[in-house]
Amino acid sequence: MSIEGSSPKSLFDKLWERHVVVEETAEAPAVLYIDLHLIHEVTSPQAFSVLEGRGVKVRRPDKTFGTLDHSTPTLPANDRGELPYATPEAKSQVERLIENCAEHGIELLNMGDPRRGIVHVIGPELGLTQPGKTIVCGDSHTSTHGAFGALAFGIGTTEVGHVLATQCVLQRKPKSMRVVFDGLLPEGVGAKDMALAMIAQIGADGGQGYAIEFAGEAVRALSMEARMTLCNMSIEAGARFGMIAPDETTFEWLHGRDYVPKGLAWNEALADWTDLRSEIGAHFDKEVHVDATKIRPMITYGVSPDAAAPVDALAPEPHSEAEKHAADYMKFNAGKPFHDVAVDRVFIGSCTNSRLSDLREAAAVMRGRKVKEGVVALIVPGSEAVKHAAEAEKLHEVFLAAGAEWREPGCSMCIAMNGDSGKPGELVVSTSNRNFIGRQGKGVRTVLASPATAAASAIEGHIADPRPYLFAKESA
Ligand SMILES: CC(C)[C@H](C(=O)O)[C@@H](O)C(=O)O
Ligand code: SF4
Repeated sequence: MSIEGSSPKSLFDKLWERHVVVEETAEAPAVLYIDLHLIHEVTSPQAFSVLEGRGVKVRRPDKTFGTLDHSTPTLPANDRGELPYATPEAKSQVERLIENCAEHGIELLNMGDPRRGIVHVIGPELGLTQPGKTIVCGDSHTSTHGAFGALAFGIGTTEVGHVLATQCVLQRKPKSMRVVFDGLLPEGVGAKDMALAMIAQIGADGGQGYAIEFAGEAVRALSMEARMTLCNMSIEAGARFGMIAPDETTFEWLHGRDYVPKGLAWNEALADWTDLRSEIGAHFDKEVHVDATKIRPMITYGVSPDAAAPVDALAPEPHSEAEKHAADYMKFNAGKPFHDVAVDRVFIGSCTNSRLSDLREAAAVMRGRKVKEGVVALIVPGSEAVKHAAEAEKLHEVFLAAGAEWREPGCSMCIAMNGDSGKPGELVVSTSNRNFIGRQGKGVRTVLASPATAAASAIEGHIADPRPYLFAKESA
């Protein structure tokens, strides 16, 4: 055993140690204390039912925070104020979360609340997400919050119940991996491209069993919103945890947000957060290097996020049975440029890419241009606050003038639980994070891409490289 302080610690070690209530043994996982429990309408109803069945109250309503996102319509209410829920189930999920939060004294961003939005967008936006916190949610993209130097991970519905009842979770410490992006990104390439390039390199299970820390020059240079995009996709490499050490970018972004400490408490928090970084010589079970200077705008061509390639490449020859099956489903012709693939629909949104910077990126491509005839383009801001900020900049006018649809915030076509979906056989270029078969509607073929690539594809009506648009000073 090492004497305390003698061996250099990683960010992950520090976050873990700060929250262990009971150490892990061969027989039992560690008990971790949870600082923030985010809940949404899909994975919480059953957990609340279990609590009710046992007559248990929520242990720390003040550390629990709810929002409505997955099943909520993105079209406005009708004249009678009724929201167009896709199904009775969707409506009932929403109603149950409203009831459960009221019953247990949990703050909820209800429909109509100007702060409501996708759980992984609103946490950071409100400053609930902070460096050094343990954050859980019954949702696999909880790693998004790791962008702030938090220990954030998705849990299952049973665990949601445990956390509601005890404010703790049982967890075995995963192995640690550092993914270092060497050098700086070329112009016109962003965090979504980094994420897809990394997943293509290590595989959709390459991070399984690991907590990833993203590091390197290209990561340091990313904006806070871009860091969230990168950490969001950790789970698509199989890693439940993804994190970035907080720095000036983080602190500046957080300063003044609703739930962030103010005054003297802010100075104290800063002093504490500054220590949250991996020390020189800290041990990682695995280290991966990605050459950031070589990354190009990326798209996926298969039905798993690691089937990703540069947008200006040729569709590859399928080899394994799984690849052949994916190629059949996607109907890409091996050896042909991705540019040849016609697009039916474009979705710009989701907890991966629905923040203001993402919408600005899409607007930069669409400004003064038209969505190709026959293509449906859906633009769904991640939160009411993003929507408001985008409208203040008149981005919605850019989208509407281009012929795109400007919707109400929510998960929308990322998972198609709210009725927003593609039609069988359609090809959708989507800024979301999963291209699984049927995720965006039965028979829908999903191509994952950045907001710029999705916007360029909407304009051209086929998979398109965004760089000519991003580099052009004036629209054509
Ligand atoms: C509905 C929810 C459980 C799910 C998740 O865990 O991630 C969803 O958000 C998704 O993106 O697939
Ligand atoms: S936007 Fe998509 S990935 Fe994110 S929480 Fe919603 S359904 Fe899950």
